[in-house]
Amino acid sequence: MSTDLSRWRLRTTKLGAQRWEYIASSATSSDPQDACTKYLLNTDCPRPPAPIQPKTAAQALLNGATFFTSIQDDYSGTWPVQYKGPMFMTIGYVAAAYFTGSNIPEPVRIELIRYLVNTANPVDGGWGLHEKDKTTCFGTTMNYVVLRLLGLPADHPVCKKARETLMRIGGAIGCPHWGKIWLAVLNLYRWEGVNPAPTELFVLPYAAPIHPMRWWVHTRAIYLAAGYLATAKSQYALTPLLEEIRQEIFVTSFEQVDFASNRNTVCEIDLYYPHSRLLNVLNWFMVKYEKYARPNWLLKYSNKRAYELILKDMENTSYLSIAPVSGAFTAIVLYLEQGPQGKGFQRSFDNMAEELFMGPQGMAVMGTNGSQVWDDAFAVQYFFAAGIAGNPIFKPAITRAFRFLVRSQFDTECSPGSFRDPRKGAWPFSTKEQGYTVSDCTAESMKAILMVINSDDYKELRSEFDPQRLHDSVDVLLSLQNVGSFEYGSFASYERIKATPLLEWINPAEVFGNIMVEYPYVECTDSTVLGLLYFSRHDSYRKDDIKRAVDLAIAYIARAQNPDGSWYGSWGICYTYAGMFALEALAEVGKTYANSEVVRKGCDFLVSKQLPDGGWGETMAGSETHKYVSSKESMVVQTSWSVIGLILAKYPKQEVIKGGIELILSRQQKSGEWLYESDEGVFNHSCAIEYPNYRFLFPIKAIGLYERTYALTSDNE
Ligand SMILES: CC(C)=CCC[C@@H](C)[C@H]1CC[C@@]2(C)C3=C(CC[C@]12C)[C@@]1(C)CC[C@H](O)C(C)(C)[C@@H]1CC3
Repeated sequence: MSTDLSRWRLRTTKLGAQRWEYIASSATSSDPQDACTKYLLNTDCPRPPAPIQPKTAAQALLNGATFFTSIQDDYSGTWPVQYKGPMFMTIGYVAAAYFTGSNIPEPVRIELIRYLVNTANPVDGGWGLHEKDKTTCFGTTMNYVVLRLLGLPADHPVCKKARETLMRIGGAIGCPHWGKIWLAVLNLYRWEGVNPAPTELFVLPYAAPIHPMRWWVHTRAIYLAAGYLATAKSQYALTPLLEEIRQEIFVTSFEQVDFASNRNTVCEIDLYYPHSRLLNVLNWFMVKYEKYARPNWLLKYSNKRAYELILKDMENTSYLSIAPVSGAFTAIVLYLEQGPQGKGFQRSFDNMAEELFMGPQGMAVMGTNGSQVWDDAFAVQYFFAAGIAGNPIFKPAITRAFRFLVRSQFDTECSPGSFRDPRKGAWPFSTKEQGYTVSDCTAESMKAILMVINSDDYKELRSEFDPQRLHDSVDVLLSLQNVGSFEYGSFASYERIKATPLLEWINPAEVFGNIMVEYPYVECTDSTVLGLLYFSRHDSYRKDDIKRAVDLAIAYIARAQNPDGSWYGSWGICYTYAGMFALEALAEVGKTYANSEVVRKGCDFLVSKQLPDGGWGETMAGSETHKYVSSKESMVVQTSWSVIGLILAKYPKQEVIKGGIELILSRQQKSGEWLYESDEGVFNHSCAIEYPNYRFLFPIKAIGLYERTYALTSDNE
């Protein structure tokens, strides 16, 4: 079952929002599919042989860059991609639609099913936490329920196979907290079997060290809306379909399940972050409190407070929410509060369409509403780093990307009382409308814009951006540095660290580690150093503050290095990613292989991992186990990361670097493109996520730097 791929169109806005539309067959000739869409669907993307047969690295670079610019979405100036991997997002969209009686368009329904059918484990028919994961209870239960709600019959072979596996691993009772919440909301589980998520936490004074508004922004947003539902014990009315599903997902009949005594049951395959004793004790008390002591007025009062905070978050994120999990819970809360005609509810549900993305395997709900700003900031910078930004054939694409970044800078503050820090001047990861500052996205965007407006090749664009606007960016970046008692000098992801990591003791999610508070991230720290230093070369604003911040950050980067010379990467897989960023930041302050012990160790570590084929490759197992795990064969993206780090660190042995470059060139297709090889990204140590633009961005930078450093044109065939 599939739709006609030639009828899909990707509609974008100037602010980078992406929506897929299925047009009438009669409209296809007057509204042809563009190259970007064809590439994304892997249909008949025009792949003419590249203009030049690459004999040299310089020519390979031009071919790669030509292909990459040909798949830009010209209208928005972004490179849309199916930012997929996590397998626990689709349940949100489908459950929200079911709960609120909202329509899922037929082509979307078909393609959501097709994606799940295509990603089911070929052996046991289940799904994991992410697309390539082993089968887990969470993944299998959620996606089984999705398929059933989307109309696949229980006796369909895909459902049958998944159900058999689910039974073998103990049934839906082993779902982690979020899974239990989704099931309970759908009336497939009883609330007494779900650990509490009390909204009373949100009425505590902010001074309380465990106040949720001190938590990591994602966990806060998820528990704000999911907490509302858990506190109100909201549940959809039983339907005949739900009655059927109830009987399909447990090893006994639904009536025989002892929910109350299985609150803490988590399938052992799923369990990544077990409860602390403290959390179990707190949960025990909370259950008693909810049952016997919670006054009804307090329940109403704290949920009212939660709703107020949700409304503020909706205002700050143009009704998108920070990411799909919180977005789906939020849409249900808005429906309960406002009813089906509620404008807020309708807007939030409608916006979930921005998270749906088509690809060759079908439609996935992505990790966020895209990676637009992040990818554009890299694209602009790396064309400069590679020395090809001034080439007239690339100028239109770089100009469009620059303009997108200019449009995407925050120019308003969040609604007062939403516990959000100043954001004016900062940039998000995906779109301006999503509204959340990210430290490294701000720094990388700032650097990209400065490169353009300081380039003689782009003189005509100077008037489009007043560099004064970067003063706000610098203010935000400086305010993000952790200078309190936690992790001195480092930068975290969205905010500075606002509460102790001891809060991890009450992490209720079971499948993710390090989600309760912000943590120091070496990559975020590196990017911020790069952005701030680049800025202070062009502008004297807060020069001393920047100098101090950079010194502290550099000291943090050195401290964060492991004894073997590596750095653990939290957002890319894994040590090669963090190594590249750290070495670049250190190089930026003049630390190289020749003069710095830290850099020397960092390089030697990377070099020790080079594979016989000349490149590098790492797998997700490294992110999970915190040990370097090499893939058998090298991969283009990790090879590029290592090569970039080594070149910038001025690693003395050119043959090592040349080996990496040759690997990258050998994987380039005739068209100039590089193909998908493996997951590039990760989050919370356990979930892999794809960054499809990385296989263009980093090779372009690596080859370009190589060319510029060694100034070879014909020697490196
Ligand atoms: C476990 C939870 C809360 C699941 C929801 C998924 C989100 C938390 C993930 C999906 C994409 C994600 C990995 C992302 C990030 C944070 C967590 C996200 C949003 C950030 C912004 C953190 C900072 C990083 O340097 C970088 C910019 C690369 C990433 C981008 C994607």
